[in-house]
Amino acid sequence: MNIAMIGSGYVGLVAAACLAEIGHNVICVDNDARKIEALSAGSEVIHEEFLPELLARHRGRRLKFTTSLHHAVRPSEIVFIAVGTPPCESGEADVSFIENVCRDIAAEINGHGPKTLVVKSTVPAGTSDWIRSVLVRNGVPASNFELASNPEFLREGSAVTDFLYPDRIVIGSSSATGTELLRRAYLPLTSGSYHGCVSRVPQPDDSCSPAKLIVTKPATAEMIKHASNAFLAMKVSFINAVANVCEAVGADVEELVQGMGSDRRIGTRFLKAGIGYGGSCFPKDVSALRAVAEDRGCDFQLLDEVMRINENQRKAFLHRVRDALGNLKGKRLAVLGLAFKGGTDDVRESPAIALVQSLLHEGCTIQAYDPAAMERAREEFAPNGKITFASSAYETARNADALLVLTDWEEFLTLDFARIRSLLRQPILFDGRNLYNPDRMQDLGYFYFSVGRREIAPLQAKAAEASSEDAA
Ligand SMILES: NC(=O)c1ccc[n+]([C@@H]2O[C@H](COP(=O)([O-])OP(=O)(O)OC[C@H]3O[C@@H](n4cnc5c(N)ncnc54)[C@H](O)[C@@H]3O)[C@@H](O)[C@H]2O)c1
Ligand SMILES: O=c1ccn([C@@H]2O[C@H](COP(=O)(O)OP(=O)(O)O[C@H]3O[C@H](CO)[C@@H](O)[C@H](O)[C@H]3O)[C@@H](O)[C@H]2O)c(=O)[nH]1
Repeated sequence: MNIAMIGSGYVGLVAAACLAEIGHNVICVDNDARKIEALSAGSEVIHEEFLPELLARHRGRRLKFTTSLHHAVRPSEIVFIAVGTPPCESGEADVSFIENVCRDIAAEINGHGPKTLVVKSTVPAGTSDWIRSVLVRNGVPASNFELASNPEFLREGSAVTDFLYPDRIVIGSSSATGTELLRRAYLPLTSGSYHGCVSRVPQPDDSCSPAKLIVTKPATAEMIKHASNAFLAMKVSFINAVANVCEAVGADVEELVQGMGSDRRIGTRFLKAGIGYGGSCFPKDVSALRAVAEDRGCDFQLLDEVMRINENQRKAFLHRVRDALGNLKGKRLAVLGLAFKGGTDDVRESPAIALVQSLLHEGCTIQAYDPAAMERAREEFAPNGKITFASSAYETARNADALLVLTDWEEFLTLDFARIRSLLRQPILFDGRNLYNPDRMQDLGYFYFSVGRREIAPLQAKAAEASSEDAA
């Protein structure tokens, strides 16, 4: 099939590369000429596992890049829209990028055969109907196009495998033709016949069965996306609130999750306590759903609480650092991780960036390292010499008063913490992602602070404390 993908960001680019991988001819459009130039030249524009391999395999063959909507839309049967829907100040989703695209598409579709427009961007319920009216207002007869909603559920960091091996594919459409076209487009994934160069990464509780196809009304499809993200964000806030109680009563949140998650109705996934959720999706989608509910007069204060807990989680971590170090002014801190999660270079709404901003504000100097996000992170900070970027995790630790781990990068799991201890001025480790085993950190001589678990002091420090208590 011939497909156009409008918007070549984290979603559009991954979706386009994967659609090419399952056999379609895809033309990717973006109005950012530098991005298109870089993509055409084979440069990496985002950090995402398996994406370079797919791009190298299909670029110039089944996958092409252009800034011209005209060239992409005219030969395509399906036109996906994957532009951003950032939050407005009110919390509502800003759908103006979609409106602009629809106006541009309107100029292209009359007289060039039937087109199916598919909204992949995350949008509030009711947006499909509004898009239809935008197109009609811009001179496209309703009989000239089909419209469908096809929300995307990929996660950054595992976007390619999430796309190729999804749990479900949701199609929201009121037209049989549009539904049938999308059903055919996704057939390799729903039939399990895709056996390309990217293999499935097994997950706990994974049935390994092909993607389930869910066909429904557009408004339901749009709600499925918002409700899924809000539910996942709620799980994260729930476990963070539980973690705080664990600390207060001397329980261990990691062991609790094993106990609680062994109930198959609950499961252990998305119950990792830490410094709160971030990224370009959860924060904006929770507030967008909240705004939809409020607009329709529906009580959904639960979502306010999800957001409040998330905000407080970050503040609580900052308090912990302040309490343990006594005073932050003039402290030199090493920070590992700036991306909003491991596996990506994306720093949008990153809790790590927000924490670093607060620490700088309190008068710390920061030495930071992230395996992929330093270039994007640099743009978030005014160049004032208070933050520097190191070339490795070990370089970050040199002469620092404490080390803070703020992103769950896999490579942070295997660092040599004996070496890091020898580089730090003081062996103090704040683990904002519960990556390490407290007993191991105690053996290595660290003062170790994590989330929802006991605080650890090195064995020698404990022994000294006990003997001074005995002497008293
Ligand atoms: N990032 C994710 O993990 C993820 C996952 C699922 C769904 N989503 C949703 O997908 C949508 C896109 O998210 P993203 O993270 O890919 O955003 P992004 O900002 O990375 O990419 C959007 C792209 O659209 C381009 N664009 C904007 N206006 C355009 C126009 N008129 N013509 C052509 N290109 C245009 C931008 O230049 C940009 O490259 C959002 O609605 C988001 O909520 C994102
Ligand atoms: O147990 C957990 C799981 C996640 N997080 C945090 O939650 C945020 C979001 O993580 P994740 O969901 O893995 O990444 P995203 O790429 O933002 O993906 C979410 O948002 C996308 C955009 O809508 C959806 O497509 C995905 O299904 C949805 O998981 C990150 O800051 C994580 O660190 C936790 O703190 N604890």
